[in-house]
Amino acid sequence: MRTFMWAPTRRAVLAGMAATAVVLALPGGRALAGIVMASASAAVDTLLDLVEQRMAVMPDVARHKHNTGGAVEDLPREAQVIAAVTARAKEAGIDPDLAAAFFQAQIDASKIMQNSRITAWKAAGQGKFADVPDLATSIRPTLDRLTPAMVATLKEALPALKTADATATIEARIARYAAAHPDDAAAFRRAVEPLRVLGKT
Ligand SMILES: C=C(O[C@@H]1C=C(C(=O)O)C=C[C@H]1O)C(=O)O
Repeated sequence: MRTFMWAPTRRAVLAGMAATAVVLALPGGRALAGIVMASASAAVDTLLDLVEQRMAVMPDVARHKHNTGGAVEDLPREAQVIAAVTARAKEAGIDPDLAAAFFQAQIDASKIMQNSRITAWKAAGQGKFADVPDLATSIRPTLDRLTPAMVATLKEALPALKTADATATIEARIARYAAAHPDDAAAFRRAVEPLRVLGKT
């Protein structure tokens, strides 16, 4: 998994080289369409990286709630997250319902990850964890920093997401994630489902 950066990443440089190759290979208007699609398919990979990055925060959320006995589900917070996403999507000019559905899937994935951990810890009589970051002042701000990047990348990825190639890319990533994180495979599948079906519509 890569850490997301706005500065040109190795992936962006490679995407630029791929786009250049497409320009050289194709005449006129098809060249431009090729550039757009090459950068959109790089954005699909970046978006999947961001989904993994958001999910990687969830073990700390679970540890915090295990320590405090707080409920996994916090509906007012979920409403705040979805409201922020919807506002960003409108600003970016993409379908707010699609962006909201994508984020609802992130939230569902988060709850799957938290519930499975907390259930196992309770069964094992796990005590309190040391050195867990605070939910309100540390973890949620981290999640909130990922949100605008995810909406912007969703916008960039949309032309590619509507193709069968992207569906194959997403299915390959599901398999890769499941191999690396078998206990969280169902959560990842849930997180990417709204993206996976776009290529099939
Ligand atoms: C991650 C949390 O747990 C749940 C998942 C949320 C999310 O993925 O944004 C938001 C609220 C909770 O229902 C949290 O409480 O912050």
